Amino acid sequence: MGPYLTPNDGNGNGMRVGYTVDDSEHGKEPLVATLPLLQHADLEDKVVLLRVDHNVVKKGKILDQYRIDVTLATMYNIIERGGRLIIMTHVGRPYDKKTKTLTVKQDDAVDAVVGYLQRKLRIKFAVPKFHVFEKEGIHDIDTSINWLIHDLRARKIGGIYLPNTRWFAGEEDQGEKMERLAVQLSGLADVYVNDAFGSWQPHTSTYHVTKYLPSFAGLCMQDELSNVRAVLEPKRPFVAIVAGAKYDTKIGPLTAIYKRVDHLILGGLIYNTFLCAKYGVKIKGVQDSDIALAKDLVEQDKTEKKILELPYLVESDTLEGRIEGKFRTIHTKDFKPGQEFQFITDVDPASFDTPELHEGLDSAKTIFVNAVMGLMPYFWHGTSKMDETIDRNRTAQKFFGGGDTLQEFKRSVFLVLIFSTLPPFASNWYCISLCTWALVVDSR
Ligand SMILES: Nc1ncnc2c1ncn2[C@@H]1O[C@H](COP(=O)(O)OP(=O)(O)O)[C@@H](O)[C@H]1O
Ligand SMILES: O=C(OP(=O)(O)O)[C@H](O)COP(=O)(O)O
Repeated sequence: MGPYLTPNDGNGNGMRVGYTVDDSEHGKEPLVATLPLLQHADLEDKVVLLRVDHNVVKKGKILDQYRIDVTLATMYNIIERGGRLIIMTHVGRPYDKKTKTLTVKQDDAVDAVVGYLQRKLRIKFAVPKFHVFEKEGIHDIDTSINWLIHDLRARKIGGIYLPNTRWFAGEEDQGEKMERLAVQLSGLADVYVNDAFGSWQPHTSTYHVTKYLPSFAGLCMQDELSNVRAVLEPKRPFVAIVAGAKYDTKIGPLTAIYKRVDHLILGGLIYNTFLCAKYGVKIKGVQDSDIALAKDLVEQDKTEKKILELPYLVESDTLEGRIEGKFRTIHTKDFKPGQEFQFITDVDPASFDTPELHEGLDSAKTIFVNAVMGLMPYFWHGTSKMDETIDRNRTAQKFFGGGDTLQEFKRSVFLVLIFSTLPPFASNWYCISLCTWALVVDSR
Protein backbone atom coordinates (compact mmCIF):
# COMPACT_ATOMS: atom_id res chain seq x y z
CA MET A 1 0.00 0.00 0.00
CA GLY A 2 1.42 3.38 -0.90
CA PRO A 3 0.31 6.97 -1.13
CA TYR A 4 -1.51 7.49 -4.34
CA LEU A 5 0.14 10.03 -6.59
CA THR A 6 -1.42 11.51 -9.67
CA PRO A 7 0.99 11.85 -12.59
CA ASN A 8 0.73 15.63 -12.96
CA ASP A 9 0.43 18.31 -10.35
CA GLY A 10 2.11 20.96 -12.47
CA ASN A 11 5.31 20.83 -10.37
CA GLY A 12 6.70 17.60 -11.70
CA ASN A 13 5.53 15.67 -8.64
CA GLY A 14 2.53 13.54 -8.07
CA MET A 15 -0.27 14.94 -5.99
CA ARG A 16 -1.44 12.93 -3.03
CA VAL A 17 -5.12 12.21 -3.45
CA GLY A 18 -5.61 8.94 -1.62
CA TYR A 19 -4.22 5.46 -1.28
CA THR A 20 -4.35 2.57 -3.63
CA VAL A 21 -3.35 -1.07 -3.48
CA ASP A 22 -0.76 -1.61 -6.16
CA ASP A 23 -0.95 -4.55 -8.54
CA SER A 24 1.95 -6.45 -7.03
CA GLU A 25 0.01 -6.77 -3.77
CA HIS A 26 -2.52 -9.04 -5.42
CA GLY A 27 0.01 -10.82 -7.53
CA LYS A 28 -0.79 -9.15 -10.82
CA GLU A 29 1.67 -7.75 -13.26
CA PRO A 30 1.11 -4.06 -14.05
CA LEU A 31 -0.93 -3.41 -17.14
CA VAL A 32 0.27 -1.68 -20.27
CA ALA A 33 1.72 1.74 -19.55
CA THR A 34 -0.42 3.49 -22.13
CA LEU A 35 -3.72 2.55 -20.50
CA PRO A 36 -4.97 5.35 -18.23
CA LEU A 37 -6.08 3.70 -15.00
CA LEU A 38 -8.76 4.76 -12.57
CA GLN A 39 -6.04 5.04 -9.93
CA HIS A 40 -4.53 7.88 -11.97
CA ALA A 41 -7.63 10.04 -11.99
CA ASP A 42 -8.19 12.97 -9.71
CA LEU A 43 -11.75 12.40 -8.58
CA GLU A 44 -12.20 14.90 -5.77
CA ASP A 45 -15.61 16.58 -6.27
CA LYS A 46 -15.75 15.29 -9.84
CA VAL A 47 -18.85 13.88 -11.46
CA VAL A 48 -17.77 10.54 -12.88
CA LEU A 49 -19.60 8.95 -15.78
CA LEU A 50 -19.11 5.23 -15.23
CA ARG A 51 -19.93 2.81 -18.07
CA VAL A 52 -20.50 -0.69 -16.75
CA ASP A 53 -21.73 -3.95 -18.26
CA HIS A 54 -24.75 -4.71 -16.11
CA ASN A 55 -26.33 -6.57 -19.00
CA VAL A 56 -27.87 -9.12 -16.65
CA VAL A 57 -31.56 -8.35 -16.96
CA LYS A 58 -33.95 -10.55 -18.91
CA LYS A 59 -37.69 -9.91 -18.84
CA GLY A 60 -37.20 -7.35 -16.09
CA LYS A 61 -35.37 -9.70 -13.74
CA ILE A 62 -31.72 -10.11 -12.82
CA LEU A 63 -30.56 -13.54 -13.91
CA ASP A 64 -27.21 -13.40 -12.19
CA GLN A 65 -25.75 -10.46 -10.32
CA TYR A 66 -22.11 -11.38 -10.90
CA ARG A 67 -21.48 -8.67 -13.46
CA ILE A 68 -22.89 -6.06 -11.08
CA ASP A 69 -20.87 -7.30 -8.13
CA VAL A 70 -17.57 -7.12 -9.99
CA THR A 71 -18.04 -3.39 -10.51
CA LEU A 72 -18.71 -2.55 -6.86
CA ALA A 73 -15.03 -2.01 -6.12
CA THR A 74 -14.84 0.63 -8.82
CA MET A 75 -17.94 2.37 -7.49
CA TYR A 76 -16.60 2.32 -3.95
CA ASN A 77 -13.22 3.57 -5.12
CA ILE A 78 -14.77 6.48 -7.00
CA ILE A 79 -17.00 7.53 -4.13
CA GLU A 80 -14.32 7.03 -1.49
CA ARG A 81 -12.02 9.34 -3.46
CA GLY A 82 -14.60 12.09 -3.61
CA GLY A 83 -16.25 11.34 -6.94
CA ARG A 84 -19.98 11.50 -7.64
CA LEU A 85 -21.42 8.69 -9.74
CA ILE A 86 -23.45 8.66 -12.91
CA ILE A 87 -23.70 5.03 -14.04
CA MET A 88 -24.81 3.63 -17.38
CA THR A 89 -25.10 0.19 -18.95
CA HIS A 90 -26.64 -1.46 -21.94
CA VAL A 91 -29.23 -4.20 -21.52
CA GLY A 92 -30.13 -6.58 -24.35
CA ARG A 93 -30.10 -5.73 -28.03
CA PRO A 94 -33.13 -3.49 -28.61
CA TYR A 95 -31.80 -2.11 -31.90
CA ASP A 96 -32.69 -4.14 -34.97
CA LYS A 97 -29.85 -3.64 -37.44
CA LYS A 98 -31.88 -4.94 -40.39
CA THR A 99 -34.92 -2.68 -39.96
CA LYS A 100 -32.89 0.07 -38.28
CA THR A 101 -35.57 0.42 -35.63
CA LEU A 102 -35.31 0.53 -31.89
CA THR A 103 -37.81 -1.11 -29.56
CA VAL A 104 -37.86 0.32 -26.06
CA LYS A 105 -39.38 -2.31 -23.78
CA GLN A 106 -39.69 -2.21 -20.02
CA ASP A 107 -38.26 -5.76 -20.16
CA ASP A 108 -34.78 -4.36 -20.64
CA ALA A 109 -34.97 -1.40 -18.32
CA VAL A 110 -32.23 -0.82 -15.77
CA ASP A 111 -34.73 -0.73 -12.88
CA ALA A 112 -33.91 -4.21 -11.59
CA VAL A 113 -30.21 -3.34 -11.48
CA VAL A 114 -30.91 -0.07 -9.67
CA GLY A 115 -33.11 -1.92 -7.15
CA TYR A 116 -30.31 -4.41 -6.54
CA LEU A 117 -27.68 -1.67 -6.10
CA GLN A 118 -29.90 0.25 -3.70
CA ARG A 119 -30.47 -2.85 -1.58
CA LYS A 120 -26.81 -3.72 -1.65
CA LEU A 121 -25.30 -0.27 -1.04
CA ARG A 122 -28.18 1.31 0.88
CA ILE A 123 -27.90 4.50 -1.11
CA LYS A 124 -30.44 6.11 -3.39
CA PHE A 125 -29.97 6.16 -7.16
CA ALA A 126 -32.13 8.41 -9.32
CA VAL A 127 -33.12 7.14 -12.78
CA PRO A 128 -33.96 10.08 -15.06
CA LYS A 129 -36.80 9.63 -17.53
CA PHE A 130 -36.38 10.95 -21.06
CA HIS A 131 -38.89 11.18 -23.87
CA VAL A 132 -38.95 8.00 -25.96
CA PHE A 133 -39.87 8.15 -29.66
CA GLU A 134 -41.51 5.06 -31.11
CA LYS A 135 -39.01 2.98 -33.13
CA GLU A 136 -36.32 5.64 -32.62
CA GLY A 137 -35.76 5.58 -28.88
CA ILE A 138 -34.46 8.54 -26.90
CA HIS A 139 -33.26 11.43 -29.07
CA ASP A 140 -31.74 13.64 -26.39
CA ILE A 141 -30.68 13.78 -22.77
CA ASP A 142 -33.19 16.20 -21.34
CA THR A 143 -31.71 19.18 -19.50
CA SER A 144 -33.94 18.33 -16.54
CA ILE A 145 -31.12 15.97 -15.58
CA ASN A 146 -29.25 19.07 -14.37
CA TRP A 147 -31.47 19.12 -11.28
CA LEU A 148 -30.40 15.59 -10.48
CA ILE A 149 -26.75 16.45 -11.04
CA HIS A 150 -27.18 19.38 -8.71
CA ASP A 151 -28.57 16.99 -6.06
CA LEU A 152 -25.80 14.54 -6.81
CA ARG A 153 -23.10 17.14 -6.19
CA ALA A 154 -24.92 18.27 -3.04
CA ARG A 155 -24.96 14.60 -1.89
CA LYS A 156 -28.73 14.54 -1.65
CA ILE A 157 -28.71 11.40 -3.79
CA GLY A 158 -26.08 8.67 -3.90
CA GLY A 159 -25.92 8.39 -7.66
CA ILE A 160 -27.70 8.69 -10.98
CA TYR A 161 -28.32 5.62 -13.12
CA LEU A 162 -29.10 6.51 -16.74
CA PRO A 163 -31.65 4.56 -18.80
CA ASN A 164 -30.40 1.63 -20.92
CA THR A 165 -27.74 3.13 -23.20
CA ARG A 166 -29.17 1.18 -26.14
CA TRP A 167 -32.43 3.07 -25.82
CA PHE A 168 -30.62 6.17 -27.08
CA ALA A 169 -30.86 6.82 -30.82
CA GLY A 170 -27.18 7.82 -30.86
CA GLU A 171 -25.75 4.76 -29.12
CA GLU A 172 -25.18 2.51 -32.14
CA ASP A 173 -25.29 5.25 -34.77
CA GLN A 174 -22.06 6.28 -36.49
CA GLY A 175 -23.08 9.74 -37.67
CA GLU A 176 -24.72 12.86 -36.36
CA LYS A 177 -26.80 11.10 -33.70
CA MET A 178 -23.71 9.44 -32.29
CA GLU A 179 -21.86 12.74 -32.12
CA ARG A 180 -24.82 14.38 -30.43
CA LEU A 181 -25.08 11.70 -27.77
CA ALA A 182 -21.32 11.69 -27.18
CA VAL A 183 -21.38 15.44 -26.56
CA GLN A 184 -24.47 15.22 -24.36
CA LEU A 185 -23.05 12.38 -22.26
CA SER A 186 -19.73 14.11 -21.81
CA GLY A 187 -21.56 17.28 -20.79
CA LEU A 188 -22.91 15.48 -17.73
CA ALA A 189 -19.57 14.69 -16.13
CA ASP A 190 -15.94 15.67 -15.52
CA VAL A 191 -14.38 12.23 -15.89
CA TYR A 192 -15.28 9.04 -17.76
CA VAL A 193 -14.48 5.57 -16.45
CA ASN A 194 -15.01 2.42 -18.47
CA ASP A 195 -15.50 -0.70 -16.38
CA ALA A 196 -17.59 -2.46 -19.01
CA PHE A 197 -15.14 -5.01 -20.25
CA GLY A 198 -17.82 -7.19 -21.78
CA SER A 199 -19.24 -4.32 -23.79
CA TRP A 200 -16.94 -5.01 -26.64
CA GLN A 201 -18.82 -3.05 -29.28
CA PRO A 202 -17.43 0.43 -30.02
CA HIS A 203 -20.64 2.30 -29.29
CA THR A 204 -21.07 5.89 -28.16
CA SER A 205 -21.17 5.12 -24.43
CA THR A 206 -18.15 2.81 -24.59
CA TYR A 207 -15.99 4.49 -27.17
CA HIS A 208 -16.96 7.80 -28.80
CA VAL A 209 -17.59 9.57 -25.50
CA THR A 210 -13.90 9.22 -24.65
CA LYS A 211 -13.08 11.88 -27.25
CA TYR A 212 -14.58 14.50 -24.97
CA LEU A 213 -13.65 13.50 -21.42
CA PRO A 214 -10.52 12.42 -19.56
CA SER A 215 -11.05 8.65 -19.63
CA PHE A 216 -9.80 5.82 -17.44
CA ALA A 217 -10.09 2.05 -17.15
CA GLY A 218 -11.97 0.84 -14.07
CA LEU A 219 -10.80 -1.85 -11.67
CA CYS A 220 -12.91 -4.65 -13.13
CA MET A 221 -11.65 -3.76 -16.59
CA GLN A 222 -8.07 -3.93 -15.32
CA ASP A 223 -8.60 -7.36 -13.74
CA GLU A 224 -10.17 -8.66 -16.89
CA LEU A 225 -7.30 -7.35 -18.99
CA SER A 226 -4.82 -9.16 -16.76
CA ASN A 227 -6.74 -12.39 -17.18
CA VAL A 228 -7.02 -11.92 -20.90
CA ARG A 229 -3.30 -11.42 -21.15
CA ALA A 230 -2.82 -14.90 -19.74
CA VAL A 231 -5.07 -16.25 -22.49
CA LEU A 232 -3.19 -14.29 -25.13
CA GLU A 233 0.17 -15.49 -23.79
CA PRO A 234 -0.86 -18.98 -22.69
CA LYS A 235 1.19 -21.71 -21.10
CA ARG A 236 1.14 -24.54 -23.61
CA PRO A 237 -0.54 -26.77 -24.56
CA PHE A 238 -3.45 -24.33 -24.82
CA VAL A 239 -6.96 -25.74 -25.35
CA ALA A 240 -9.92 -23.45 -26.04
CA ILE A 241 -13.54 -24.55 -25.86
CA VAL A 242 -15.84 -22.25 -27.76
CA ALA A 243 -19.55 -22.87 -27.81
CA GLY A 244 -22.81 -21.00 -27.39
CA ALA A 245 -25.29 -19.33 -29.62
CA LYS A 246 -23.85 -16.16 -31.17
CA TYR A 247 -22.18 -17.53 -34.30
CA ASP A 248 -22.22 -14.26 -36.22
CA THR A 249 -20.38 -12.30 -33.53
CA LYS A 250 -18.05 -15.14 -32.58
CA ILE A 251 -16.73 -16.09 -36.01
CA GLY A 252 -14.07 -13.33 -36.02
CA PRO A 253 -12.73 -14.17 -32.56
CA LEU A 254 -12.99 -17.87 -33.35
CA THR A 255 -10.68 -17.42 -36.31
CA ALA A 256 -8.34 -15.36 -34.13
CA ILE A 257 -8.23 -17.85 -31.31
CA TYR A 258 -7.75 -20.73 -33.75
CA LYS A 259 -4.32 -19.30 -34.57
CA ARG A 260 -3.28 -19.33 -30.92
CA VAL A 261 -4.53 -22.69 -29.68
CA ASP A 262 -3.02 -26.12 -29.79
CA HIS A 263 -6.50 -27.64 -29.76
CA LEU A 264 -9.96 -26.20 -30.24
CA ILE A 265 -13.18 -27.85 -29.09
CA LEU A 266 -16.48 -26.51 -30.40
CA GLY A 267 -19.96 -26.81 -28.92
CA GLY A 268 -23.45 -25.35 -29.16
CA LEU A 269 -24.71 -23.70 -32.32
CA ILE A 270 -21.13 -22.85 -33.26
CA TYR A 271 -20.37 -26.56 -33.50
CA ASN A 272 -23.58 -27.28 -35.39
CA THR A 273 -22.55 -24.67 -37.93
CA PHE A 274 -19.09 -26.16 -38.26
CA LEU A 275 -20.54 -29.66 -38.75
CA CYS A 276 -22.89 -28.42 -41.48
CA ALA A 277 -19.93 -26.85 -43.29
CA LYS A 278 -17.71 -29.89 -42.83
CA TYR A 279 -20.12 -32.74 -43.60
CA GLY A 280 -22.58 -30.98 -45.91
CA VAL A 281 -25.49 -31.85 -43.61
CA LYS A 282 -28.39 -29.59 -42.61
CA ILE A 283 -29.21 -28.98 -38.98
CA LYS A 284 -32.36 -27.14 -37.96
CA GLY A 285 -31.68 -23.64 -36.62
CA VAL A 286 -28.37 -23.18 -38.45
CA GLN A 287 -28.31 -20.26 -40.88
CA ASP A 288 -26.98 -20.79 -44.41
CA SER A 289 -25.06 -17.50 -44.14
CA ASP A 290 -23.26 -18.83 -41.05
CA ILE A 291 -22.41 -22.11 -42.79
CA ALA A 292 -20.76 -20.13 -45.56
CA LEU A 293 -18.67 -18.30 -42.94
CA ALA A 294 -17.64 -21.59 -41.31
CA LYS A 295 -16.24 -23.06 -44.54
CA ASP A 296 -12.92 -21.26 -44.16
CA LEU A 297 -12.41 -22.78 -40.73
CA VAL A 298 -13.17 -26.24 -42.11
CA GLU A 299 -10.60 -25.74 -44.87
CA GLN A 300 -7.99 -24.45 -42.47
CA ASP A 301 -8.50 -27.38 -40.13
CA LYS A 302 -7.99 -29.91 -42.91
CA THR A 303 -4.31 -29.05 -42.76
CA GLU A 304 -3.81 -27.86 -39.19
CA LYS A 305 -6.06 -30.46 -37.51
CA LYS A 306 -6.49 -28.53 -34.30
CA ILE A 307 -10.20 -29.11 -33.82
CA LEU A 308 -10.97 -32.05 -31.56
CA GLU A 309 -14.28 -33.39 -32.72
CA LEU A 310 -16.98 -34.34 -30.24
CA PRO A 311 -18.51 -37.30 -32.09
CA TYR A 312 -21.67 -38.04 -30.09
CA LEU A 313 -24.43 -35.46 -30.32
CA VAL A 314 -27.97 -35.07 -29.03
CA GLU A 315 -30.64 -34.48 -31.67
CA SER A 316 -33.94 -33.14 -30.38
CA ASP A 317 -37.25 -32.64 -32.20
CA THR A 318 -37.98 -29.60 -30.07
CA LEU A 319 -36.30 -26.69 -28.30
CA GLU A 320 -39.01 -26.73 -25.65
CA GLY A 321 -37.23 -29.20 -23.39
CA ARG A 322 -35.52 -32.55 -23.01
CA ILE A 323 -38.66 -34.56 -23.60
CA GLU A 324 -38.52 -38.36 -23.35
CA GLY A 325 -38.94 -39.95 -26.79
CA LYS A 326 -38.16 -36.70 -28.58
CA PHE A 327 -34.39 -36.77 -28.41
CA ARG A 328 -31.69 -39.27 -29.36
CA THR A 329 -27.92 -39.64 -29.63
CA ILE A 330 -26.37 -39.52 -33.09
CA HIS A 331 -22.77 -39.96 -34.28
CA THR A 332 -20.83 -37.85 -36.76
CA LYS A 333 -19.48 -40.99 -38.47
CA ASP A 334 -23.02 -41.60 -39.78
CA PHE A 335 -23.30 -38.13 -41.37
CA LYS A 336 -23.91 -38.14 -45.12
CA PRO A 337 -23.94 -35.06 -47.36
CA GLY A 338 -27.45 -33.72 -47.84
CA GLN A 339 -28.79 -35.43 -44.71
CA GLU A 340 -31.17 -33.30 -42.63
CA PHE A 341 -31.34 -33.24 -38.84
CA GLN A 342 -33.66 -31.77 -36.26
CA PHE A 343 -32.13 -29.42 -33.67
CA ILE A 344 -28.82 -30.56 -32.25
CA THR A 345 -29.16 -29.30 -28.73
CA ASP A 346 -26.23 -30.82 -26.89
CA VAL A 347 -23.11 -32.89 -27.02
CA ASP A 348 -23.63 -36.37 -25.63
CA PRO A 349 -21.41 -36.81 -22.53
CA ALA A 350 -19.87 -39.91 -24.19
CA SER A 351 -18.06 -37.51 -26.53
CA PHE A 352 -15.69 -36.58 -23.74
CA ASP A 353 -14.64 -40.20 -23.25
CA THR A 354 -12.75 -40.45 -26.52
CA PRO A 355 -8.96 -40.83 -26.13
CA GLU A 356 -8.31 -37.64 -28.17
CA LEU A 357 -10.44 -35.55 -25.83
CA HIS A 358 -8.91 -37.07 -22.69
CA GLU A 359 -5.41 -36.61 -23.99
CA GLY A 360 -6.08 -33.02 -25.17
CA LEU A 361 -7.68 -31.83 -21.95
CA ASP A 362 -5.52 -33.79 -19.51
CA SER A 363 -2.27 -32.47 -20.93
CA ALA A 364 -3.38 -28.82 -21.30
CA LYS A 365 -1.59 -26.14 -19.31
CA THR A 366 -4.13 -23.45 -20.19
CA ILE A 367 -7.84 -24.07 -20.76
CA PHE A 368 -10.19 -21.34 -21.91
CA VAL A 369 -13.93 -21.99 -21.90
CA ASN A 370 -16.44 -19.75 -23.59
CA ALA A 371 -20.09 -20.74 -23.37
CA VAL A 372 -22.02 -23.87 -22.70
CA MET A 373 -22.27 -27.00 -24.84
CA GLY A 374 -26.04 -27.28 -24.94
CA LEU A 375 -29.33 -25.44 -24.92
CA MET A 376 -29.94 -24.39 -21.34
CA PRO A 377 -31.56 -25.07 -18.96
CA TYR A 378 -32.64 -28.47 -20.36
CA PHE A 379 -29.56 -29.83 -22.11
CA TRP A 380 -26.86 -29.43 -19.47
CA HIS A 381 -25.46 -32.96 -19.61
CA GLY A 382 -22.70 -32.31 -22.17
CA THR A 383 -21.53 -29.22 -20.29
CA SER A 384 -21.52 -31.13 -17.03
CA LYS A 385 -19.32 -33.85 -18.51
CA MET A 386 -17.07 -31.25 -20.10
CA ASP A 387 -16.61 -29.62 -16.75
CA GLU A 388 -15.91 -32.92 -15.03
CA THR A 389 -13.26 -33.67 -17.66
CA ILE A 390 -11.65 -30.25 -17.25
CA ASP A 391 -11.74 -30.61 -13.49
CA ARG A 392 -9.59 -33.73 -13.65
CA ASN A 393 -6.74 -31.57 -14.84
CA ARG A 394 -5.56 -29.97 -11.60
CA THR A 395 -2.55 -28.08 -12.93
CA ALA A 396 -3.84 -26.08 -15.89
CA GLN A 397 -4.86 -22.46 -15.48
CA LYS A 398 -8.53 -22.25 -16.40
CA PHE A 399 -10.40 -19.27 -17.73
CA PHE A 400 -14.14 -19.00 -18.09
CA GLY A 401 -15.57 -16.22 -20.22
CA GLY A 402 -18.95 -15.09 -21.45
CA GLY A 403 -21.94 -13.69 -19.60
CA ASP A 404 -24.27 -16.59 -20.35
CA THR A 405 -21.44 -18.99 -19.67
CA LEU A 406 -20.98 -17.85 -16.10
CA GLN A 407 -24.65 -17.63 -15.42
CA GLU A 408 -25.29 -21.15 -16.67
CA PHE A 409 -22.26 -22.55 -14.92
CA LYS A 410 -23.35 -21.11 -11.62
CA ARG A 411 -26.92 -22.28 -12.08
CA SER A 412 -25.99 -25.83 -12.84
CA VAL A 413 -25.76 -28.36 -10.06
CA PHE A 414 -22.39 -29.58 -11.23
CA LEU A 415 -20.76 -26.29 -10.48
CA VAL A 416 -22.22 -26.23 -7.01
CA LEU A 417 -20.51 -29.59 -6.52
CA ILE A 418 -17.22 -28.30 -7.81
CA PHE A 419 -17.41 -25.16 -5.74
CA SER A 420 -17.98 -27.23 -2.64
CA THR A 421 -14.65 -28.97 -3.13
CA LEU A 422 -12.73 -26.17 -4.78
CA PRO A 423 -13.23 -22.55 -3.76
CA PRO A 424 -14.58 -20.62 -6.70
CA PHE A 425 -11.73 -18.90 -8.47
CA ALA A 426 -9.17 -20.99 -6.62
CA SER A 427 -5.61 -20.31 -7.62
CA ASN A 428 -5.83 -21.87 -11.04
CA TRP A 429 -9.39 -20.66 -11.76
CA TYR A 430 -10.05 -17.31 -13.32
CA CYS A 431 -13.19 -15.72 -14.48
CA ILE A 432 -13.09 -13.51 -17.46
CA SER A 433 -16.49 -12.47 -16.38
CA LEU A 434 -17.52 -10.97 -19.61
CA CYS A 435 -16.89 -11.13 -23.27
CA THR A 436 -13.22 -11.53 -24.08
CA TRP A 437 -13.72 -11.56 -27.77
CA ALA A 438 -13.09 -7.96 -28.61
CA LEU A 439 -9.59 -8.19 -27.23
CA VAL A 440 -8.78 -11.42 -28.91
CA VAL A 441 -9.88 -9.88 -32.19
CA ASP A 442 -7.96 -6.68 -31.58
CA SER A 443 -4.75 -8.52 -31.09
CA ARG A 444 -4.92 -10.39 -34.38
N1 LIG B 1 -27.08 -26.31 -29.43
C1 LIG B 1 -27.64 -25.19 -29.00
N2 LIG B 1 -28.77 -24.73 -29.54
C2 LIG B 1 -29.33 -23.58 -29.10
N3 LIG B 1 -28.82 -22.81 -28.11
C3 LIG B 1 -27.70 -23.24 -27.52
C4 LIG B 1 -27.05 -24.45 -27.93
N4 LIG B 1 -25.95 -24.60 -27.17
C5 LIG B 1 -25.93 -23.56 -26.33
N5 LIG B 1 -26.96 -22.74 -26.51
C6 LIG B 1 -27.29 -21.50 -25.78
O1 LIG B 1 -26.21 -20.61 -25.92
C7 LIG B 1 -26.27 -19.67 -24.85
C8 LIG B 1 -24.89 -19.17 -24.57
O2 LIG B 1 -24.37 -18.62 -25.76
P1 LIG B 1 -23.67 -17.21 -25.86
O3 LIG B 1 -24.67 -16.12 -25.60
O4 LIG B 1 -22.95 -17.21 -27.14
O5 LIG B 1 -22.65 -17.36 -24.67
P2 LIG B 1 -21.86 -16.31 -23.82
O6 LIG B 1 -22.80 -15.18 -23.47
O7 LIG B 1 -21.49 -17.11 -22.61
O8 LIG B 1 -20.69 -15.91 -24.65
C9 LIG B 1 -26.85 -20.44 -23.67
O9 LIG B 1 -27.92 -19.66 -23.14
C10 LIG B 1 -27.38 -21.75 -24.29
O10 LIG B 1 -28.73 -22.01 -23.92
O1 LIG C 1 -23.59 -10.04 -22.73
C1 LIG C 1 -22.55 -9.66 -23.27
O2 LIG C 1 -21.70 -10.46 -23.95
P1 LIG C 1 -21.78 -12.07 -23.88
O3 LIG C 1 -23.16 -12.47 -24.36
O4 LIG C 1 -20.69 -12.54 -24.78
O5 LIG C 1 -21.57 -12.43 -22.46
C2 LIG C 1 -22.12 -8.23 -23.22
O6 LIG C 1 -22.98 -7.49 -22.39
C3 LIG C 1 -22.06 -7.66 -24.62
O7 LIG C 1 -23.33 -7.60 -25.16
P2 LIG C 1 -23.47 -7.39 -26.75
O8 LIG C 1 -22.81 -8.58 -27.41
O9 LIG C 1 -24.96 -7.30 -27.02
O10 LIG C 1 -22.74 -6.10 -27.11
